[in-house]
This record gives sequence, structure tokens and C-alpha cells, in this order.
Amino acid sequence: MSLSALSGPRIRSITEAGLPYETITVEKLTPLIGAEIGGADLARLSNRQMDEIHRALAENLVIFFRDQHLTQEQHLEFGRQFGELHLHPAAPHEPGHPELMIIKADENSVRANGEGWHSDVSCDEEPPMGSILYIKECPPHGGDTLFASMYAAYDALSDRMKAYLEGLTAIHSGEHVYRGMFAKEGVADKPSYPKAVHPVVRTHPMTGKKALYVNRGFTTRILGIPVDESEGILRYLYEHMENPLFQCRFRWQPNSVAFWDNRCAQHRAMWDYWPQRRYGNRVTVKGERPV
Ligand SMILES: O=C(O)CCC(=O)C(=O)O
Ligand SMILES: [Fe+2]
Repeated sequence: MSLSALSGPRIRSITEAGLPYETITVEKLTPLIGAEIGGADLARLSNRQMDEIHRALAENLVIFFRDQHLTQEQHLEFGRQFGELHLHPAAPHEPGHPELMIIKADENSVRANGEGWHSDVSCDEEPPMGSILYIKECPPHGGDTLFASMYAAYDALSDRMKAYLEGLTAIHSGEHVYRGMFAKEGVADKPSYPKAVHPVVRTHPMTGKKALYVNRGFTTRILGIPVDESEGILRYLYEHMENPLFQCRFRWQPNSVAFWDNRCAQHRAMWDYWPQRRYGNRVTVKGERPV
């Protein structure tokens, strides 16, 4: 994301925190994370609604919309209003639309997308800022998605642990995640997958708040400490961040949309509905190098 994208309406919307919303409704799922937004048709948004959606995302980390009827183009266009779109390094996409990732599980699946806790594509040098998942078909129950606040997980660490983590960096690797993952969907493997080094604690560029930034999916090793120490610390941090106190859980209906901020939230999809089918598309917005 360019620096100019961080000025103007985005900054203004954050500074309005605490004021009532005028053009949308915002119903929190929990005090710390998640809110359902009403009164917004994502295919037709006023500038004021866009500002308020920005602000609702910054305040709630993940926001949900019901009963949306978007064409593929409208889904992409909604994403573009938040920045350039990200191309997934491995996952299948809709024909003719490389930015429209397919999220699908049915009776033939041996896996589903996002079954473990992760932040999307954190193995990229510049991991995506946000992901906009539009589920079109889902079972009557099951297939929920869990989200966890990495601000809350960071805040709840002891001062000693915060001091210890300060300045540490970790390797995030896509290799073990993506190699062979989409073979069944007919996607050939690439020669290599992204790998990056990111700070263990990052500062959110819009809110200025600190968030834990290691995840079970991609983070393989904290640098600058012995391997066994890295394993021990990562194991502790993963257990810590999976405390239900930091989470919300979204129950999908057909035509729901979830928009999460990968910089401060992790998520995990529940594949508890086999052999039923769940289908949708994800549009992913590019982000910046974590600092
Ligand atoms: O299917 C879901 O609920 C989430 C899957 C996932 O991890 C993603 O779309 O990034
Ligand atoms: Fe994901």
C-alpha cells in the first residue's frame, strides 16, 4: 500500500472513534473483536459509508455483512476501494479473474481452506492488509469461521514477555503450507513459494496499536535465539493467542461477507460440515511490510 493511501479519509475515520455512526449500523459480536454492519449494500456505497466501513474495520478488526448480492466485478470493485488487489501465490481462482480466489469444500474434498489459525499469506514480504470473503453457498449449520484479536493477545502478555519479544523477528514460510495443497484442484506447484522475515510484534499502520504477529500456519522460527527456545516461545504464544477471550465466531448464511484485517487478526475455518458443500470467493487487498 502506498503512503498516500494512509492519509485522508482513513486517518479521519479513525480519529472519529467514539462518535456515533451516521450511515451504517454497527452491532458488536464481542467487546474486543467482530461487528455486524447493517444498512450497507456493498454494490452501492456512498463515500460517507465507505469512510464509516473503514472506521468500523479499524475498531472491530473483522466486520460482517448479510444479504449481499454482488457480481464478481462488484466484489472486486469493493476490494479495490481499499487498495490494490493481491494475487494469491498458490490457490485456484475463478476463470479470467486471478484476484478472485475460490474457497470451496464439498463431498470430494480432503481438506478445506484455512483450517488452522493463520493470518493470510503472512509469508509474503508485504502480506495482505485485508481479506474479503463472500460465501454464496453454505450448510445450514457448520462452517463457521473463528477470528482472534492479536491486539488483545499482545496486551494480555506480561510486561516481561513484551520486553523479551521486543525487536525479535521470525521466519514466515509458504513452502510447507502451499506445496501440493491445491493439486487436487488441478493447480500445478510453483518452483518455490514466498518466505519472509517479519517482526514478532508489529505496529498497525492505521491504529498505531501493537499486535502479535506470529501464526501457526506460516511462522516457522524466531531468529536470533536457539531453535529449542524458538519452539518453546512459539508454542507458548500460539497457546496464549488461542484463548477464547480474544475471539469471535461468525455463523455464515448464504450471501454473507466477512472483511478482516490480517494485520491485527488471525482466523480459522471450521470444516465440520463434510460431506456438505460450502462455496465462495475471496478478494484480498495488498498490504505493507510489517514494522
Ligand atoms: O473459509 C473460511 O471461512 C476462511 C478460509 C480462509 O482461511 C480464507 O479465506 O482466508
Ligand atoms: Fe485465511
